[in-house]
Amino acid sequence: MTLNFWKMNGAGNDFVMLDNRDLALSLSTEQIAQLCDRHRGIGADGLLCVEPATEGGDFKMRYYNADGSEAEMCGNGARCFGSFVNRLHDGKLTLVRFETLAGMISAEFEGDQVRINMSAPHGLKLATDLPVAGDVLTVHSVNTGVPHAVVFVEDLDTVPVKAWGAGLRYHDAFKPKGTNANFAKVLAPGSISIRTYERGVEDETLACGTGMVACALIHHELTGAPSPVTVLVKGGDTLRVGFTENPPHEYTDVTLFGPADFVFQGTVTL
Ligand SMILES: N[C@H](CCC[C@H](N)C(=O)O)C(=O)O
Repeated sequence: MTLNFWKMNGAGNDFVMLDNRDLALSLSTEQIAQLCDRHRGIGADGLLCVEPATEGGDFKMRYYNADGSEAEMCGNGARCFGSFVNRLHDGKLTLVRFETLAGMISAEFEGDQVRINMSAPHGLKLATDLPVAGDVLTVHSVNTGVPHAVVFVEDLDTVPVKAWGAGLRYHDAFKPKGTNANFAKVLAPGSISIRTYERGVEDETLACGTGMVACALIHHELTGAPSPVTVLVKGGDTLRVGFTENPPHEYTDVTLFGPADFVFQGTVTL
């Protein structure tokens, strides 16, 4: 089987993009993992497929992590998905709505920047002390399309991201599906920096869109910082998270604004 693909990245979170509007492709978990393998394949944090809509959107977005597991949503991937679909339509789209397992998402375009309207966050829980890798961490959590644990720290450079990240990823508190793990530092009111250990990548990534949203909302919960919150990620990009809180502790109009870059196009034979 020969596949035409694009390689894209959203703030350093990188993806293989496939056009499967004709549903001719049916890749196994192993094949997806092979394509994402950084030594034996193209290399990516995840893979996104464009499929025909079935629930009133313009398209359906399928997202798979590097280990081949399907996830409900991917914030950086959604920006890339929107740009990819726009490229498939010669750049003529101004807004595209797409179905995900987390609900309907929409993308609007401003140059090479994309604004994603996220699904409604749920399951917000603040300040639980949990034993993690021999330490006790104060952990917040929220589902922003996928589950996220958030820990605020004083120094991001010395955080044991792999040890604490894996400890939270598989923690009993987040069973059975597990969680992504984010470590955040307040730079100033309304400005944070984060590092993320991603479920399904099983490692730190250069950025995590749903993680940025989770950290921004919890920063607002803890400090009252108004919308938008800016988020500096490991890869060096700064993105913006917008939201409306109404009623208290419930969020609508949640948006993520940032880059979506095409890197190269290719064919691969499996
Ligand atoms: N690894 C995540 C999905 C991708 C999230 C991340 N890449 C983003 O940009 O939101 C999970 O399995 O929950």
